[in-house]
Amino acid sequence: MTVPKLLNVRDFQAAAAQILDPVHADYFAGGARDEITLAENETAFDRISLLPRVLRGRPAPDLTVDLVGSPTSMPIFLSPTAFHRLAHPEGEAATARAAAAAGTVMIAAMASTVAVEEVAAQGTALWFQLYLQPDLAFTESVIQRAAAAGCRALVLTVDSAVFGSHERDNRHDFHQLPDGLHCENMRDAGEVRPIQMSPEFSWKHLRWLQSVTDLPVILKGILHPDDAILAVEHGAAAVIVSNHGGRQLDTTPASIRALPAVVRAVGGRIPVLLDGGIRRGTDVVKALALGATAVGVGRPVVWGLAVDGGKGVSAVLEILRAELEHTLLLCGYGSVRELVAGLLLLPPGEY
Ligand SMILES: Cc1cc2nc3c(=O)[nH]c(=O)nc-3n(C[C@H](O)[C@H](O)[C@H](O)COP(=O)(O)O)c2cc1C
Ligand SMILES: CC(C)CC(=O)C(=O)O
Repeated sequence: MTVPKLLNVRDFQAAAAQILDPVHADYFAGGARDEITLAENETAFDRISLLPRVLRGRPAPDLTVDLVGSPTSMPIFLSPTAFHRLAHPEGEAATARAAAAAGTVMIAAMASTVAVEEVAAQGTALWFQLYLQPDLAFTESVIQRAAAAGCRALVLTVDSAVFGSHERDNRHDFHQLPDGLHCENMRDAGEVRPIQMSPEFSWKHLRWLQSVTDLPVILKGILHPDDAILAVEHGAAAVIVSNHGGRQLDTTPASIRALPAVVRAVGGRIPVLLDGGIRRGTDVVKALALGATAVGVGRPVVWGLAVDGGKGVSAVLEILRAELEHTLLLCGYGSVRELVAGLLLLPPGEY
């Protein structure tokens, strides 16, 4: 059998689909309900055109950014995704090694299949993604674990008052990890607690969270500009414009479409990050030109992991870095920090 060359993120997607157990492939690939938002996250980028500048005499582009206090080699971070040991036996430890090698931030999921201490030991800049649990004392103990392990920020996922409905998983009856895999951050006195969601959480719980930690708290899953304003008013260190990769509420707008209104509402007071549908360096440039400081990748990381463990994740990250640099050169920009909306031709009536 000839092994196809893996030239881009889509090649990794196709290769991962061949390697993964089909049930797990569907878990990683799937979205909520009709998967309208899932598809939109990607196609909305394709409807934005780039209007390059020429003869600008720029040096080789500078890709570095300060990501909420963590200096990174490029404006691309690893969004939190659950259950990496379904993709590769080394799971989140391999992912973290790749993030460290790339010089960027990994957001470890609360639902990791490797404990946060072991993930942190791989030497990457690490943030911890949190689902508030109704048992606040237990939530506090998880935060303390993450902080003690060296996590530099908490990423509170706020788009999940209940679990999203993933019909692919329902068809397969996939509701439990296989034997031997556990959410290692949910261990409590020898038991592994199930992750719970609750519609009862409110802004007052953000205040509570800030009262029990000194770590910056970043809100992930903001789409409405009014919520972005509330986030600033409640002392969030940053917001991540995200629809959870189309896995929570279906028919929400593509993340990139929600971005400009959030950027306007925030008005430069805190960084605005984005994830959802980033598959090419051109997508990164479009998000930054619309005001994002950096973007996260979810599924592409899992595809790299499935294909070749940490090396596969490294390959995906380096492909995106190279595409980003190439795009900046062709657009006439010398730094990711100088990108402006004038570089874009937006589809009429959409933004
Ligand atoms: C398989 C999978 C698991 C995920 N698990 C989490 C999670 O545990 N916590 C969370 O906040 N977001 C989770 N997400 C959402 C991602 O953080 C991110 O928002 C999304 O994947 C970005 O879209 P992309 O996959 O198109 O890059 C998950 C996404 C996927 C695909
Ligand atoms: C454990 C789950 C809640 C992980 C998740 O957020 C997802 O699969 O989208």
